[in-house]
Amino acid sequence: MFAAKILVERLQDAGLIEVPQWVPFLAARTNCGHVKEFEYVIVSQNVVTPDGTISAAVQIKDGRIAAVKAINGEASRANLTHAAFLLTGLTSILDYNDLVVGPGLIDTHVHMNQPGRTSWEGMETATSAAAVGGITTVIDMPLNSDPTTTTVALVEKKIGATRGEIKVDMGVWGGLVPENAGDHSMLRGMLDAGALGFKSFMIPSGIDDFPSVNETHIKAVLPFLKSAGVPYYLHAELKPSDDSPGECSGDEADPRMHASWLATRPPSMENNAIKLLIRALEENKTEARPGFRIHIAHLADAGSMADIQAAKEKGLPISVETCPHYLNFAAEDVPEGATEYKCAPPLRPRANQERLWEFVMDGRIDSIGTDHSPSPPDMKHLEEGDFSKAWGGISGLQYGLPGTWEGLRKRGAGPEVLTKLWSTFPAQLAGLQHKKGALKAGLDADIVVWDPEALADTSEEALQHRHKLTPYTGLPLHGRVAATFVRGHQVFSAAAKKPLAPQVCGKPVLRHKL
Ligand SMILES: NC(=O)N[C@H]1NC(=O)NC1=O
Ligand SMILES: [Zn+2]
Ligand SMILES: [Zn+2]
Repeated sequence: MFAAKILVERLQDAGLIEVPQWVPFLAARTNCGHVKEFEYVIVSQNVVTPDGTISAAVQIKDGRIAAVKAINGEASRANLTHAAFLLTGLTSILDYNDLVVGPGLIDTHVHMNQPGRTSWEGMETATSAAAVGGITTVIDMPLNSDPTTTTVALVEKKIGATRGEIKVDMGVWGGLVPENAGDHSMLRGMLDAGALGFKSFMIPSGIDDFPSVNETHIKAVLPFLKSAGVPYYLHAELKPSDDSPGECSGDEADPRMHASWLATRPPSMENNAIKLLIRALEENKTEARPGFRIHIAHLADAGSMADIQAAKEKGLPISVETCPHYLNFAAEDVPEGATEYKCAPPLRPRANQERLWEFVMDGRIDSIGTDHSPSPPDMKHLEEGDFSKAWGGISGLQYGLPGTWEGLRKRGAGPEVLTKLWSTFPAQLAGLQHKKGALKAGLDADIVVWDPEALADTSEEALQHRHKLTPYTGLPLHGRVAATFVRGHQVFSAAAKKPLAPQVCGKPVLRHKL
């Protein structure tokens, strides 16, 4: 074993291998994932800490970050392994040289489709994609599973379904629908069962078992949510009137053109919904416990940012998410019949996209989530290429990091910006900030190691989603994940023979256990 260590060091010194060196020592117990030690160190010149990106040794013990120790001085920077040993006294050291070491990503917007629709996706395939993509926690949306997550028993069922399935940690949002909106003891029970907060739709969701709420429901439930101190996530689109289709009618428009789909979901539908939510917040005078906020899901319309910003400036508890697909794909570029690009709200024109990027760069957009919403390929009706019939949802979970970094890098941002959008804020949103979302002592050792200068593998072969149909295939996106750690378990290592660890190392993240 010692000889192997020397050999690895020699090869590295000679510049023959770039892989991080793993110094193996026998351990009494074995850890889940590739790394068997319970106490070890990750070292790099680019560790993203709450105080900036520095050369540091991250000491990990029993799944938590025991310490983050800065490495100062040229000499120690040249030999990180040695510096890490001097700082920690530990010999189990993963030296990642100049790769970025940051907190794992928290994707608060994932449709896992389990239980009940595992032919669409499923916890095992989704969390495998997350692990490969550097996402260490996923939070499941309450719809697209069958049953939907709208009662105490169904929250318990969802959490029960994670057993033996999840490769990264997973939380659940409870579904807030007309049936339970007035039943505060049910909502309270769902939180006590582990839900991290609630999600509603303001427009038909595409899933009949998950009806949308109206203004009356929203106003009635706000006092409860405020007193509970939990977030309220909303799909914010409003139909112009109750009898309008809100979906592509396909009458005169050519259903093979994305423009036809786009025309049925104008920006005003987002803006009207956002205005309604702001009004509801303004009118409600109940004191809010920390943790409450309205979080606008997947903002596509940059024009709505003025209202959101004004509401924030008034001190209203509101925040906003966008998705990598709105940042990477513009309506004009969607090929005819390419329904893998269909989502709601729809991809909007390029000029709008550039404005969304401005808001990402200046911090007005608080978080990014994938809104991974896959379906079986036949539901995309690709042969006909019919946007009116196709399932609305983009499959992109595995590409959250490169799908964000590519644009950040082009605009001169550093990895700290990615961390804020994908780890710091999402942890706060879900109430996980004392457990996850930063590299600091005491928090879970949820870590992603990635190469900002290398292209991610966007080939179908590397894709872990159940179905391979995604608009990201073959896209040149920088940000290649080298390793992913969930509570200290190395669930993915690009340098390993089988990069994705076969073990199931994830755990449910429950509100009462935070
Ligand atoms: N039901 C569902 O997943 N809907 C999602 N898909 C999409 O494109 N937007 C959504 O809200
Ligand atoms: Zn939505
Ligand atoms: Zn969604």
